[in-house]
Amino acid sequence: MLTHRILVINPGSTSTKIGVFDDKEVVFEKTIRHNADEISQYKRIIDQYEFRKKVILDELDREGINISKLSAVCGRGGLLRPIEGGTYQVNDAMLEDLKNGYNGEHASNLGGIIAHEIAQGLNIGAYIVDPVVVDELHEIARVSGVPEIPRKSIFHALNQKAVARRAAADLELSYKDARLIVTHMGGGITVGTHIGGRVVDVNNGLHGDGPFSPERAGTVPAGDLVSLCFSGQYYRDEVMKKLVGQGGLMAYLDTNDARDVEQMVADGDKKAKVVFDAMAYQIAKEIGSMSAVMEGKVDAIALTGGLAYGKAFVEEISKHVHWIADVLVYPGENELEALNEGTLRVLNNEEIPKQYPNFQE
Ligand SMILES: Nc1ncnc2c1ncn2[C@@H]1O[C@H](COP(=O)(O)OP(=O)(O)OP(=O)(O)O)[C@@H](O)[C@H]1O
Ligand SMILES: CCCC(=O)O
Repeated sequence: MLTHRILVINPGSTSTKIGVFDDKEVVFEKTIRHNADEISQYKRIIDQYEFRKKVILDELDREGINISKLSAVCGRGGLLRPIEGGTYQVNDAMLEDLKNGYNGEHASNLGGIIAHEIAQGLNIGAYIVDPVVVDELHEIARVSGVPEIPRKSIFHALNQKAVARRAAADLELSYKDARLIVTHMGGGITVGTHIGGRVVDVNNGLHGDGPFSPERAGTVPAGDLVSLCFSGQYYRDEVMKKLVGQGGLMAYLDTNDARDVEQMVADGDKKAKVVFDAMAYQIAKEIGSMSAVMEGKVDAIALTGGLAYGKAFVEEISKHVHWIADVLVYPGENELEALNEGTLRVLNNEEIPKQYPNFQE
């Protein structure tokens, strides 16, 4: 069978991860770090796209990778309008929303744009796979209690779906037949309920919902938050920072690195122990609530993301939830592989690429 060479691009806030794959085999993988000076000269994240594209092309050139041999380019999708999961062809409507930051600024907004820019010159397809706005929520899961503030689906869809497929395969089930609770534990934390190949409930990992995380506050007591907002002590941006960026471990322990916290605990720091255990406790509670969504019929709980490397942390969560179902652990994230696999499914005609709707029509 014909080999497909695919370039995948995952832009993060301080790095751009790239990979080149021949079918499923990785040929080249690199995390290109961007120092603060390089990034800070751009007012908006979106203004970085020329710079990041050049850095990627220079890196491929240095490696002797001839881009004219590529079959497709795929980028991590960003804060688009809510859409169902899958592989999407980059089209004009999507580019418009990515450039305007329809749902906000996020480094992943650059993925589809850079993929398009590179692919266009080569006359090949550009794709995104499972962006953070994948929205497959049950109608009932959208109801928050305040009609003006519906619950939103913003989560680590790419890694959640990839890990769910992997867990299903390990259980010898198809993804569509498996009932899984997938917990991504990175800088942000999201707990998703996967039923019938769809994520029917999940906490919004970006904007203050669910467990607290290394740098996000998660759900906080709403009344007290309102009082804080109107105390006259803080600007809007300062409160937002408390929720996203400076919340969670950062706020309590002044680090977002769980390995530092493990060391503090090992050194006998009592506050660090309480905070670290509380993060595990909140994750376990969220998993418990998702098991209720599933009426207790759960094939497995999958733990993934950087925090899943921490043995003691995983044990602390498992202690609370192992009675629900087996706990499977997939540390780290495989986002480059997931982007590649989503693109391959399309190139191998196993899946028809989805079209991002033109919401203006
Ligand atoms: N070996 C390890 N043991 C314990 N914790 C670890 C280990 N490696 C990474 N972590 C922790 O995982 C967290 C980061 O996870 P990850 O790299 O998945 O996040 P990210 O990619 O920056 O953010 P996100 O996953 O939300 O997009 C950090 O708190 C880090 O300290
Ligand atoms: C929750 C969406 C992905 C992220 O953490 O940035």
